[in-house]
Amino acid sequence: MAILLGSIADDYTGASDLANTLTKNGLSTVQTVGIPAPALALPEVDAVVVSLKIRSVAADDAVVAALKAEKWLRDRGAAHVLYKVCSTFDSTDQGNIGPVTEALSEAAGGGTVLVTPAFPETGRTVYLGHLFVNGQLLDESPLKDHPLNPMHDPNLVRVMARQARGPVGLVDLPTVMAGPDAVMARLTAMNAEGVAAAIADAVSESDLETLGEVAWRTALSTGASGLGLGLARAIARSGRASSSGAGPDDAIRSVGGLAAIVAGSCSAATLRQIEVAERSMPVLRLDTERLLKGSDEVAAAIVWASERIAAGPVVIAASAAPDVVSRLQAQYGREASGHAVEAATATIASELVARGVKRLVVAGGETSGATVDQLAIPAFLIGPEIAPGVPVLRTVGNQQGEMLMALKSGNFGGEDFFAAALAMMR
Ligand SMILES: Nc1ncnc2c1ncn2[C@@H]1O[C@H](COP(=O)(O)OP(=O)(O)O)[C@@H](O)[C@H]1O
Ligand SMILES: O=C(O)[C@@H](O)C(=O)COP(=O)(O)O
Repeated sequence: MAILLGSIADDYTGASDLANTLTKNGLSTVQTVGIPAPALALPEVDAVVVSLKIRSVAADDAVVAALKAEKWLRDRGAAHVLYKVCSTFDSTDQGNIGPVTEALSEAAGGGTVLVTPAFPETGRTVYLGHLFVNGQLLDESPLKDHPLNPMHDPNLVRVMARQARGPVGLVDLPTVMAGPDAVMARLTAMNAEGVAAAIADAVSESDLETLGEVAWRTALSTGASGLGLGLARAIARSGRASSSGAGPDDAIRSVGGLAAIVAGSCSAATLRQIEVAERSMPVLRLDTERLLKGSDEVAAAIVWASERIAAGPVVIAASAAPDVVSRLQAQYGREASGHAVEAATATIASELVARGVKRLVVAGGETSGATVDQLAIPAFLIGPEIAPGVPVLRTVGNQQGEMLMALKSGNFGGEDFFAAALAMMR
């Protein structure tokens, strides 16, 4: 398999978001879960997005996993590797965006790495290094309450500088608006000053096209789907993209079976989507307090779902409002409670699949990671978009047989997302 563009995504929903953007902008793309086994049959594609679950692990572990993926992608011809991070820059002062970017840069021969999480289609814009989410500064947006990576500083130059070993610079909007050569000149000047990475402003798709053009001239960049859009369009313009590979229509051939939704995201958008789903389908809200005390909450949820699912889709949600999550975290610890809830939602999802679910929507990045790992799904073909950043996925190479899935980033999707997703998954 020879590819043009490689990507390493720091979580699985982020990977499907990027794969969706690359597909929509002219690159045939496949999403793998980790580095695929040599025997896995994958279509010939322009781009591979390797999904890792490294957003919230120790920085050293994230670096090791990312470097292995980088080598795999380069060995298959990737001229450029995009490290896909969250469009809300989810991370802590201990990492992992800085350490992984610097390690990948060293592996690619150095240089100032272009970094931008801007993704205007989903309301993420960067101006003078400050990240806005739907018009609100990052630290005033719902991301301030994220269960694992609460974001309290909107200045990404500062955020990344706290994580990185080398200095972090800024490519400001006037420079971006002046075009690719101006941006390239700025990066070259910063490189001479020893700047490890530069946050780039972008408020529109035309800014992203400029940044994509520049990134395509280099070996490595770090960003969200917006930068993927820029890169895909630059590659398509160069005439090198093929039109082969599995297309969206093929990816959504009907699979039949039962349908379910499992939610572990506590993001504002997901909380609203669960509320709206309650009007049209049975919804079970897990009692996470009981769950963490070690009661039979998981077994009870499986029984509850088994009694209803033959009649139509069901929703099982751990998701709770920020005050409830904080209380639980104060008692059991942030990581311990997160992992325990992820393990519970993953077990519920896989038990439902064992009972005949073939169409599965999972809400939440870490939640999706735990579920996909438990189901041991090696890869996905990319189907049509349900909402910006969320495609229908068709599983490849898993033991349960072909399934249709959607891995929804917590903050993505309109309020009727769950019904809209199931309407596209037959
Ligand atoms: N009621 C709850 N109390 C504490 N943590 C929870 C609760 N519900 C879900 N979680 C945890 O919150 C985290 C949500 O992260 P994630 O799944 O990545 O969602 P998002 O995509 O919104 O970031 C997961 O670790 C999940 O297990
Ligand atoms: O870039 C994005 O916003 C998404 O692709 C993403 O990574 C979101 O993370 P989760 O909300 O944790 O899924």
